[in-house]
Amino acid sequence: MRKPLIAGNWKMNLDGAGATALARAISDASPSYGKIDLLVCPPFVYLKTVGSVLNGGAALLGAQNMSHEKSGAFTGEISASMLKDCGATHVILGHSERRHIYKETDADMNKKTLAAHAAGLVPIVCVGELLEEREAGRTAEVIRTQFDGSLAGVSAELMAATVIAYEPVWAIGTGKVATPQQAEEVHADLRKLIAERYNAATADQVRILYGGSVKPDNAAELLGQPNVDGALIGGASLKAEDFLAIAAAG
Ligand SMILES: O=C[C@H](O)COP(=O)(O)O
Repeated sequence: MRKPLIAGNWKMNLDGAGATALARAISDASPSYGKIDLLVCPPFVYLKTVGSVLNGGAALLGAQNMSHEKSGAFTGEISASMLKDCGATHVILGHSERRHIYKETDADMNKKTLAAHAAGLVPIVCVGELLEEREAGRTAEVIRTQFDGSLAGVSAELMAATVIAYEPVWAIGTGKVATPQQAEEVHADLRKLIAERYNAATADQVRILYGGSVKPDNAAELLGQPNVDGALIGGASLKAEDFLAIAAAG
């Protein structure tokens, strides 16, 4: 039985006071959500502050990106060990904003995924198709290519601990949510792919999150799909009330 994971990606939002207040509101409420894992992913500079508010409580701490390099002359980059040092347990990798704005590739994702696992961080590997790819009937092909490229060389044991986030690019920040059937179709195909590449037991353990315009009013139906194991939430994770309402639907 997979435990649902409800993750908030705060992206490049909030200031120190806002991050602290949001973390406090989530932390105060989170003991009531013991049947799910809650995760918040603030900007790098607020990791320690948010972590100290969460204080090892019911919400976990994650980052939004990392370098695959261990250390050295990489100006502006952050390593996996630095994230761990700040208390992070998870890291989002390959978000479509990284792929499309910063031109990160599946090969980059692969290096980062392997580096995250080597450091003991749980990678949340994002995949998702563009609208034109969906309209051309290429969704499954695009997702499978991203999966294979991003996860090459990951052992079955580490695959079981990896989180996949399916985020159709056309649904991110647009208010155009995938229907529960569209989400379930891709999630089921991803689980089938994991069984093909690894085995059924591994596929059964991997948590596959849906992301893209998840809100309190659409969360229950999405999270009710058999292969949807949680959500990666952008905009709605910036309001404690909305984030917690989505968590309650999980
Ligand atoms: O990482 C989160 C996704 O990009 C979804 O963002 P959104 O909930 O604002 O559509």
